[in-house]
Amino acid sequence: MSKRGRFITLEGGEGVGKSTNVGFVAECLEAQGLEVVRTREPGGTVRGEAIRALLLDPVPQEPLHVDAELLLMFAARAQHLAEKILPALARGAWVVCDRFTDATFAYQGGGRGIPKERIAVLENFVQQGLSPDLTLLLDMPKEAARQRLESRLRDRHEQLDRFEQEQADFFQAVRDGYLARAEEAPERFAVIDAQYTLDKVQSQIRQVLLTKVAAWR
Ligand SMILES: Nc1ncnc2c1ncn2[C@@H]1O[C@H](COP(=O)(O)OP(=O)(O)OP(=O)(O)O)[C@@H](O)[C@H]1O
Ligand SMILES: Cc1cn([C@H]2C[C@H](O)[C@@H](COP(=O)(O)O)O2)c(=O)[nH]c1=O
Repeated sequence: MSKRGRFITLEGGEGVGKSTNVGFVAECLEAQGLEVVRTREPGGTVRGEAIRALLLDPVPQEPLHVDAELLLMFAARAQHLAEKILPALARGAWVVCDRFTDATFAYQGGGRGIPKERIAVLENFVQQGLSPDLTLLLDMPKEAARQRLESRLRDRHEQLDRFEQEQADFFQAVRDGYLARAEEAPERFAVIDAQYTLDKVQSQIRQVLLTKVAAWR
């Protein structure tokens, strides 16, 4: 029987550099001869991307209830797992995903205040024991991350989405939520200091990946 692939997630607040580094992680793994599937949450499938559009809509017709927001995140995740993540892992591919369930604990838990026990019920229901093998948490002060985000939005002529419109205390709670998750599972998390130049950030990431790939082979 062929070996199951590995599941790697990138996490962190808005603008810390996750999307930039998903590509870098994929390239590092491909250079090791591995098949890599790159994806993101919410999204990653046609139905998941439709749910993402609902969740991120910057001008919603009516407020989205926090429980509805939570359930939509897991609805997109259920589809993503069934259609993309689990089949890829089963055939031996490595999956590199921009955000996963740690984001739910940080945003819906830390940011929105939903008790983590309620989130854990859905996590167990949808994931049935699956969790990432490695989570790269890109961490930096929220003010500097916000500057990066705003400069990207300016360059690309994009507007703030529904989450990006939140206030500073929401983003602090998200950051605290992520750091608490990392403390609870230090064997799975690698916390990357994301405030440095891209070269320095990527050299931290490369080091973690090389160590993990060697250990897993
Ligand atoms: N280490 C870095 N130093 C300086 N700029 C960076 C660094 N990493 C990424 N950037 C830039 O910061 C901006 C935000 O990066 P990116 O879009 O990858 O963040 P993100 O975490 O995916 O954001 P979001 O959560 O909003 O999707 C981009 O313009 C990117 O080019
Ligand atoms: C998976 C997941 C995501 N979110 C939020 C976090 C971001 O604001 C958006 C996704 O957009 P980005 O381009 O990746 O920044 O969705 C969330 O609140 N909960 C989740 O589980």
